[in-house]
Amino acid sequence: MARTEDAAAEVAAYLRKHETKSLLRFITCGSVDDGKSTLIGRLLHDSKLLLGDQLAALQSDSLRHGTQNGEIDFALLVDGLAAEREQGITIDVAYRFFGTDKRDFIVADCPGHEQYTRNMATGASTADLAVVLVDARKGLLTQTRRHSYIVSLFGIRHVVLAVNKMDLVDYDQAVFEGIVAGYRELAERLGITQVDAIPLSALKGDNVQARSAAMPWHRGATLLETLENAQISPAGRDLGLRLPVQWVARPNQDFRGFAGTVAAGEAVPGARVIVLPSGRASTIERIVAADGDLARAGRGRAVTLTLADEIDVSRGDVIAAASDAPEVADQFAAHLLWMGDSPLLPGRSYWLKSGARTVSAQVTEIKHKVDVNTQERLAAKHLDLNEVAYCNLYLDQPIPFEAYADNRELGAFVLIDRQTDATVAAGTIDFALRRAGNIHWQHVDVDKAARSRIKGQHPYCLWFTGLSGSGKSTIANLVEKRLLAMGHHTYLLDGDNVRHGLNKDLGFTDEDRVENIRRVAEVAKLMVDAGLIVLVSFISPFRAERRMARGLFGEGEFVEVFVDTPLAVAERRDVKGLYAKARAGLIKNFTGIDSPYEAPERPEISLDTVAYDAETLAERLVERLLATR
Ligand SMILES: Nc1ncnc2c1ncn2[C@@H]1O[C@H](COP(=O)(O)OS(=O)(=O)O)[C@@H](OP(=O)(O)O)[C@H]1O
Ligand SMILES: Nc1ncnc2c1ncn2[C@@H]1O[C@H](COP(=O)(O)OP(=O)(O)O)[C@@H](O)[C@H]1O
Repeated sequence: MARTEDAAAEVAAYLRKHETKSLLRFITCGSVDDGKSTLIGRLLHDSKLLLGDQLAALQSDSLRHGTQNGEIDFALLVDGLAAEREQGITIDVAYRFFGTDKRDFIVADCPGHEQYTRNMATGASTADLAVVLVDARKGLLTQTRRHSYIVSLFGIRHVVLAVNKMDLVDYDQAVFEGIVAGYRELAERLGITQVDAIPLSALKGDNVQARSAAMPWHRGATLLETLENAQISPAGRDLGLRLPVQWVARPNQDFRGFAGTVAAGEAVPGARVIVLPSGRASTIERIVAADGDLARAGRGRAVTLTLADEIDVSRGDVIAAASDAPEVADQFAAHLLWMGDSPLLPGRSYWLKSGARTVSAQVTEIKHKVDVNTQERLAAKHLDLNEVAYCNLYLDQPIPFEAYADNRELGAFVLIDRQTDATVAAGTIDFALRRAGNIHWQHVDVDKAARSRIKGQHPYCLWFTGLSGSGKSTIANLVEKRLLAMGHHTYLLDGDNVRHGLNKDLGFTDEDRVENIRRVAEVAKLMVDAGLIVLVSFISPFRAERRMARGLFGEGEFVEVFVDTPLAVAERRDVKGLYAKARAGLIKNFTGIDSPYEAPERPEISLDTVAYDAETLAERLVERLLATR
């Protein structure tokens, strides 16, 4: 532990000393066993910044565990650091720091396994270039193509193609040239404008820092020279100030400051700013930093601003130059990298996090997905793990944004699963869809309250969910009859019926069911707005969509009724003979058989159809409804 803390202090001291040097951020990507750990270890070693005691430890470890006959095993260095993280030590080993006399480097090391695509997206979004590692014996692999695609998706235009393990192909120039030719073709299709190809052996040290005597035919630079001389990508278009507010600092009554890191442009006291999305204007009063007030603060600087006016600013807002502010919109075209274990389903609601702001979002349309091997555009109804696509997104409220090409901070977002809280996608905004600004709510004079009053009732939605044959339709039908007999105005929306009309274009795949429920929920909402008591009787197998439906209604207006019938019972009833067909394989995606049913966790009402008959359940349900409203 002490060793790591010393090391951290040493790194920090080094970085302070070298503050004047330029800093290149890059990522390394490659498949498992391409030799990435060895290469990074070698870079750290050859750049002489490997901290003294780590080197000693490495030497003795290599003798004990190394696979390299007593030579230093650089893979042990990187893997050793990873082991330290597992022990809960705080150094962020995903990012490594090293430097030469010319330049400092931060390398994001992205593991090659597919499940680490998530880390890659994060690493790529802040990198100036990517080192793509290829094993000379294997050539370009699917992983190489996938990683290169992600690299280009996250705006990297400069790739260093490191063809490793040249020692294992007898330093053969033809092997190298063949791989490079293939890669250049790929790069061109991906819009990667610069490719520097280097034949090397990370293990032997050929062309990493020292030129290789074994490959005199390579006239280009070594890897380290290439990294030292690479141009650092500009921050995109020249932009005015953007400060995404991370938190509002209120230490006492007299001070209210807005803290965050300058994402673009420059903050200067006296400058006119507007706060987005509200659009309220003010002037920067002070720039407060840890070591006193600043006269200006540029990109990357963490500061706290105070404004001249008492205006509303919250976490997630963006303080921007009044003369050049980002747009605000709620519909976007964006590239998406899906990282969820369960598929992306259009219409399903996810959290979208952009900077410090979190809003609710749906993918309204997958325009196309991309085959990462061929760059071919394919039609898609859903996205599986690691697929990439171009999509339209709809947010429940407008956010300030910028095209990713112009500003990585305000153009990037992630999607988060609302149930599991897992990050399921990384995205980059392309542009706003104008439709958002063009559709306005039509103001109407007759409203829900007026419509309900004339019907003498409080409208609401009774949402029945359960397996096919559980008894939804039977019970909903009995309940509607009772309510009608009591003088209520009702309407029953039944899955079987709605699927003959409004939803006749939909089948039973997961994505079609999501759309089925989205539409019926919207219809139910309109009917409640019309003042009706609406009974919805759909299997509605997914929690996410039932939650979405609930979100459309006001407090107390959504009553979830779980028609709780075990599969075995529903199957025994088999009113329509569908279970028999499903078991015989004649119907695909049948709920409970080969398509999931996610039972409600906290329904307002649960009906046990095994213990009670339909009449009893309907009667009790109506009693409950009358008692609670
Ligand atoms: N594959 C498959 N899975 C489930 N159900 C199937 C399927 N194919 C046809 N059916 C019939 O369609 C009715 C269910 O439609 P829903 O609109 O309620 O389904 S869902 O909410 O979209 O899941 C359902 O009606 P109920 O039995 O009234 O529930 C079935 O009769
Ligand atoms: N306790 C009960 N509640 C509801 N239905 C029941 C019950 N016991 C038996 N059934 C029978 O089960 C079948 C349920 O079918 P249905 O109402 O169409 O289900 P769903 O709409 O959920 O597919 C009907 O034939 C109904 O008579």
